[in-house]
Amino acid sequence: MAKPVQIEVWNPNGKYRVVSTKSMPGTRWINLLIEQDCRLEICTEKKTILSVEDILALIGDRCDGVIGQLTEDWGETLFSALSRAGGKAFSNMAVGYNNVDVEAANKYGVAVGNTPGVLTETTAELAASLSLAAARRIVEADEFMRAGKYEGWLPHLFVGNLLKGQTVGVIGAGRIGSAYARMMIEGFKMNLIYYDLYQATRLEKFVTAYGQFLKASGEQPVTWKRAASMEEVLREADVISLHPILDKTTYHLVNKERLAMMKKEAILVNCSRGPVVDEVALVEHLRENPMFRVGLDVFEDEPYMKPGLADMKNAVVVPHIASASKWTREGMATLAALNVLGKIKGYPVWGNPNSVDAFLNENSQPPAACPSIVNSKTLGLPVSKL
Ligand SMILES: NC(=O)C1=CN([C@@H]2O[C@H](COP(=O)(O)OP(=O)(O)OC[C@H]3O[C@@H](n4cnc5c(N)ncnc54)[C@H](O)[C@@H]3O)[C@@H](O)[C@H]2O)C=CC1
Ligand SMILES: O=C(O)C(=O)CO
Repeated sequence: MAKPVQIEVWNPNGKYRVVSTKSMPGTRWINLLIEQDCRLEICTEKKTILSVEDILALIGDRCDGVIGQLTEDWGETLFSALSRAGGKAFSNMAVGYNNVDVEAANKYGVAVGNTPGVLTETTAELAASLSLAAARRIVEADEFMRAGKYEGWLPHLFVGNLLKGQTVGVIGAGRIGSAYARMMIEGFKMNLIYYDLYQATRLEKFVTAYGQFLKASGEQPVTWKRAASMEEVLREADVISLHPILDKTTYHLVNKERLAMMKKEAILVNCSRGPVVDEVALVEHLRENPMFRVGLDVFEDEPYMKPGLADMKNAVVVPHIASASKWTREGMATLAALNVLGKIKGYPVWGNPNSVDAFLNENSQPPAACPSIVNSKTLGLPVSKL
């Protein structure tokens, strides 16, 4: 028997029962749901990560849809319970959905939503911040200052890497990887090498045009190269940022052998998912190569770090905050709520999940569509003609 969990209720007499496993930023998402006849129950339990049992208790006997979090294990148990409770909609408040067993959702006919686009720039900015923090040793220098160790300017004090003219490597040049690449190329005049299963045509065009602009101004043009293998990126780049999805093809993509291929003074940034990097091998590599640096937003055993990582001066670590800007987090909440609402209302699926701005405009009603449903084809859901 599942234990009861604490909730806060909005619009108690609403026709449709929607559960959010967490409180989320902003109020627009709440208003959009209650204006459309939803009774909204927000879990207010203090614990950070809810267990499957907690979520079963939240779903209860009747539930039309759930907004959940990337820390939760959405598999067979939860989708079968949601289906038994009459639910047909679930949305992660995240673009990544490696915590969701989409096949299980398909089996029970549950639509799975995610929140692409609204976090692209925010996440890329954090990857750029980690790249700079690692290159210029900002965290080490900050700790040094606060410890009262600064006695005056010195020629060798916290010497780091100049990015201008170096090569930035991107593995997974999708929405976020491409946005990060543009920031590093335009901001620091870096050359690009990338690896993806697909050609990043728009990114290539951007670098070509920017290179021509620099050349016309009498400056060294930037260049791009699509690598034939990931290893090529690892060997050639000075700063490498990881932005693929996490699936079985990207698990431990960066392992002991591949770390050994990287330049001794390279910088590795991970704002994708922790298991993309073999963190035990990474700690060993950091220990043996003090000039190699990393910037990590995500960890293999989140929220924990592998033993030894916290002691590494050449690692900058932050707690999975890459999408944490106010605009983005409020937008993620809106998209997740609209995915669930849209499915409950029988709306079609938005035609282009890469372009969700229409849902984020606070001054107008959102389109009558689900912004992004990852299993829409399998479930045969209609596509919006708007
Ligand atoms: N740290 C954080 O807070 C955040 C993390 N993320 C993570 O970033 C990921 C990417 O997000 P988006 O850029 O929006 O997704 P996207 O789908 O636009 O980009 C992912 C790219 O990875 C490529 N890819 C897939 N398998 C690959 C492989 N084996 N080798 C090389 N490339 C491969 C895809 O072709 C695609 O271009 C999400 O799935 C999520 O896990 C996203 C947002 C915030
Ligand atoms: O959206 C995601 O995938 C995240 O990791 C949180 O922003």
